[in-house]
Amino acid sequence: MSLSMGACPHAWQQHHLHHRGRMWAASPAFRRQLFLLRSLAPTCADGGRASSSSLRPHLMYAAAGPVYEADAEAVVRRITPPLDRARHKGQAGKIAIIGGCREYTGAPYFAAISALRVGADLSHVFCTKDAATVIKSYSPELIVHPILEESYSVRDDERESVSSSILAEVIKWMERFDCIVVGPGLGRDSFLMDCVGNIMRHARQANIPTVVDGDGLFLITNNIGLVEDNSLAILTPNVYEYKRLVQKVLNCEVNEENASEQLTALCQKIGGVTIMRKGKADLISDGKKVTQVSTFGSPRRCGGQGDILSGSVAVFSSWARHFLLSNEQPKETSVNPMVLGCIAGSLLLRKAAALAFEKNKRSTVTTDIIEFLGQSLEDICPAGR
Ligand SMILES: NC(=O)C1=CN([C@@H]2O[C@H](COP(=O)(O)OP(=O)(O)OC[C@H]3O[C@@H](n4cnc5c(N)ncnc54)[C@H](OP(=O)(O)O)[C@@H]3O)[C@@H](O)[C@H]2O)[C@@H](O)CC1
Ligand SMILES: Nc1ncnc2c1ncn2[C@@H]1O[C@H](COP(=O)(O)OP(=O)(O)OP(=O)(O)O)[C@@H](O)[C@H]1O
Ligand SMILES: [Mg+2]
Repeated sequence: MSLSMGACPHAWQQHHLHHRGRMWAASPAFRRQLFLLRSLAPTCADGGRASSSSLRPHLMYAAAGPVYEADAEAVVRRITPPLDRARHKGQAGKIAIIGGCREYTGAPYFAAISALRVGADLSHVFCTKDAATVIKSYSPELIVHPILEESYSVRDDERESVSSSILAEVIKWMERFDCIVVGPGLGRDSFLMDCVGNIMRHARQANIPTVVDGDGLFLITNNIGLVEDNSLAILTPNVYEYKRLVQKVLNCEVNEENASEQLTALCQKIGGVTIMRKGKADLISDGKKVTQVSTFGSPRRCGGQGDILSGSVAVFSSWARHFLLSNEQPKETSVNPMVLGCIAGSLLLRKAAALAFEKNKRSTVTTDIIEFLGQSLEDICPAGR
């Protein structure tokens, strides 16, 4: 299902938005709630929790540029579609993960199952043949396409034809997706990277929003043209991935004291993309302003939490896009659905991580966090509302 501007293809949009959205769009609270941001005073950059001197470096960098704390719960409430009996399968979202190779099968699984647990109807994984059986065995819920190939399995003289048939296979499905996530557990094989670059180019031509994470960020850091000027691209770098992006695009080192200006400059230099810089607080920008989500999650830093985030952001940004396309926005507001998706994904992951840690303490792993995605969303936005 692809989106056409002005069309309202979803039953949930019609019910939800026509009954509530129109009044809402006209109300003075619209700007307050859709901007959903409040300016942070330098002394409360972490939501007022910082009192110890060990937190001062964070306060300093937040103080160096304007950073807005998102009213993330309000964002989640607004963009999450109500459950409606009139809806049919697919209307709450169809997501695809491009990732999964010999080494990494967990990452694409975490991203794909998180998309389902947040509320998408269908979640696909496009991975290598080696990874496919393993990923299928984790969950019968996922639709797994064993189509990608790594260099070791392709002869030199076959490369062109294999590359074309991989692209043709993905193209068959592409138009149906509301969002794709490129990179969780993709690996860095050169042939695979070339094929995925072609898939990204096609997604862009088809106007499919694209979250770029993990090894997808390795790919685009070396081929920045793949996301340049693409307002439907979201990059979700962790600390190392961000460092590599800054070095490559801005030709300098990460500067913590100037974090918000540097993030803004990075978005502007790439042009139009939304970046969520993950860390103690998630900093989100589309080059216009910088928003943060600093709700405390968990002190456990087990691998895979970024994968939950990328799958969740894919769903929320699709929901935000549908929501905004179906609402008349006052001219003076320009809300970026990609930014709203990042804000919502960040909050949900952090809330789920907090609940999982409360239960499992030091033994908390990513699977435990995924189990709490549902409760976290229910706490903010009850299914029966
Ligand atoms: N269960 C699974 O299947 C999972 C699979 N995953 C998948 O793995 C793939 C790679 O993702 P990634 O996040 O591990 O890769 P990347 O950011 O390169 O860091 C790798 C390590 O290198 C190091 N390091 C790197 N740069 C550094 C620097 N400048 N300065 C210092 N150290 C630096 C650092 O380790 P350290 O040196 O601290 O031991 C860092 O931890 C990707 O496809 C992803 O999706 C994950 O999602 C997790 C769950
Ligand atoms: N120091 C921290 N304190 C609190 N939360 C953090 C911290 N570092 C990261 N996070 C949160 O954990 C989530 C995942 O970020 P992380 O940096 O672990 O991603 P990642 O390295 O890509 O993960 P993955 O292992 O899935 O690849 C983000 O929501 C981020 O905000
Ligand atoms: Mg990652």
